[in-house]
Amino acid sequence: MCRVSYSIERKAKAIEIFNTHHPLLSQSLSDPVSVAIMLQREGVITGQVLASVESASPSVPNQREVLLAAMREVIQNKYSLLQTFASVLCKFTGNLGAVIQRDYDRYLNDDKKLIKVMIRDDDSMSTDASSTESTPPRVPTVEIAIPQCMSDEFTSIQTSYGRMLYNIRKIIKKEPPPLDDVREYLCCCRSSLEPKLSLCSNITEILRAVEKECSLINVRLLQSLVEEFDIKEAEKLITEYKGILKEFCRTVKISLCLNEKFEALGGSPSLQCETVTYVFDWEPDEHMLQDIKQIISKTSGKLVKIKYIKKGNSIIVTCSFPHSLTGALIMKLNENLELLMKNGLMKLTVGYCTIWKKQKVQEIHSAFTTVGFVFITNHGIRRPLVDEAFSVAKKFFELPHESKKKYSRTSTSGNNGYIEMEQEDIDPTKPGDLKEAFNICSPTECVYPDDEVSDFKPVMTEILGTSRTLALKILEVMGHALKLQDPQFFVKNHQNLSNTTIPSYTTARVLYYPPLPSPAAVKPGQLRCGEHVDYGSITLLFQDPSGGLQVKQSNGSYIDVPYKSDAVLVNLGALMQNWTSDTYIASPHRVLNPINDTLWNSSRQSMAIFIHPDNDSLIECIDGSNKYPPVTAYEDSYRRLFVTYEKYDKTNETQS
Ligand SMILES: O=C(O)CCC(=O)C(=O)O
Ligand SMILES: [Fe+2]
Repeated sequence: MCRVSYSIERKAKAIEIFNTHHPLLSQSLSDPVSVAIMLQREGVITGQVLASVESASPSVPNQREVLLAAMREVIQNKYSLLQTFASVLCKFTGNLGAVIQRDYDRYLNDDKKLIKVMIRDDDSMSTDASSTESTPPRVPTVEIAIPQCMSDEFTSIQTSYGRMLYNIRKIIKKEPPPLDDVREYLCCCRSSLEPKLSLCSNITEILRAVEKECSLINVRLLQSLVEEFDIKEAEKLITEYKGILKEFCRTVKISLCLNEKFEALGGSPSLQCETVTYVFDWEPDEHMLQDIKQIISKTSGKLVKIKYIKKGNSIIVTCSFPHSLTGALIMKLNENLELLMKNGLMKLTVGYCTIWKKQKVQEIHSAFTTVGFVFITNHGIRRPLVDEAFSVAKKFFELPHESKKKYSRTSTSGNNGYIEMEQEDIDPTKPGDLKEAFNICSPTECVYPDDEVSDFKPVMTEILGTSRTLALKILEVMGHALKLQDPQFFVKNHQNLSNTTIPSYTTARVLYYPPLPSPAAVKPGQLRCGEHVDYGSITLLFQDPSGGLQVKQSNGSYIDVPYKSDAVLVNLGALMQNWTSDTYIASPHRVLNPINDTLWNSSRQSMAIFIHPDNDSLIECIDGSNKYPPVTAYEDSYRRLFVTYEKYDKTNETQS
């Protein structure tokens, strides 16, 4: 048959299936908006169609009709999307989706890709990838859903797999356990199978559903079934197969597995929301299939199944998991992120969300050598924690002036405490900044406002802890990026980040820029935060969406720094610029007063974590030059801070 008419026929069949189920869909499709949202995320319908479904509200029947009309058009263009539609429906209305899926499998699932497994009377096997017509009539052929293979290694494991499935079917069919018991057991093991199983009317159909849940390298469900129903002969076959499989995984290099399908063919393609993708920085010739199996099973809590492995710039492992386990899977992966990272993880996505992505060393290097500022995403600091920090800080800053003054930073408080409005000359050429701040430099010496804001200390302690961990990672990346002989050089000079008893100027600072009554209240040249460079090695900066931060470029002009809720802004301090002999740049920056009327009367918040080396670290130019004379980190920071607070410390001393 020519390809065109073949495809027309299949389209017609898909529409026929869709039409058959249309009456029921238009009566009982529940929650059409949620279905449409998922279809849009899966790339089946456009945002425009989604909007038209949503705006057909409030009437659910109208929403259904708009969605179904759009789906008919989609299927007319690409019939295979009927299958995706069915899979999405399964997440909302199990049976409707399962019935469409069954019809799709029956009439449209392309089993031409299957290899046939021939069973001779003596049960010895051979495989034949060509059509059955060439098979001599006396040799019985059984169709077992195993994928077509390319390499010899895969032919052999697939044949063993097919043989095991075939023989287990034979054994179970001879003396099938009660159908209802099997069904109930399987539903308990895998609730997502319930709609499919309810459509199975005999043991053969149930076994097919179980086989679809298995793959060349994962026969867990079948094994638990035969163990539960104590089918000894079948258990023996599975044990035998697992022995062969173990040896196979131990010896086969990943390079031989690329693009092979591990899952039994005939299963519907997983939706994106049920797909997890791992990208590893591995050479396919240097790792075995076993390495992938082990790391994935260990870090996912056995919740995922490997579908296929591909090679891009790195190794990409695509796995599937039941949508209902998304939350559990994300938690498990987060728990094991460190282990994955140690094993060369470059990127990890679950469904529509990126759990982690290694920002390229080169990207960070080029930002630090040019603008000195870089946004880092997937940094491991939860945004809700940042928001909590902003919220406790705001509670503090909104206290009456007299309460806040009890916690003032003084020349003897070790850079801890409250700094009031106009009491910091960060740009000594301009009037004091229109901001308030609270510094925590030494967590043990700092006096916290426990009586007024009880959660201030715990929240700030937590965020300082996670920031230290992130800072250590950035310092390590910088060591690599600068190609230092010892890439851990900066990390080793920042032991205060892992051991808080080691003295340093590392400081967590919450900043509050109060509402400003009117432009008239501001002195000439006075800003929320005057132009300055930070002092230490690196700063992690978190902002709210108010805006106002600007960075000065090398040509003297300023650029606005946008707000990115999921990113940490990292910039370099003067000490780091000197340390790297100006390879890395500490750019001047400032915070402008509100630029439009609506913002003029509102506050702004930010939080800066200033990272400093250990006090006794000797800062000498890393290129061996004497561009900046050696100085201890303590001396360097002390001098800079002295200038900033000199005037106010003096006034306060004379007042007291
Ligand atoms: O508030 C901001 O966004 C910037 C604050 C800042 O640069 C600083 O405190 O060093
Ligand atoms: Fe700054």
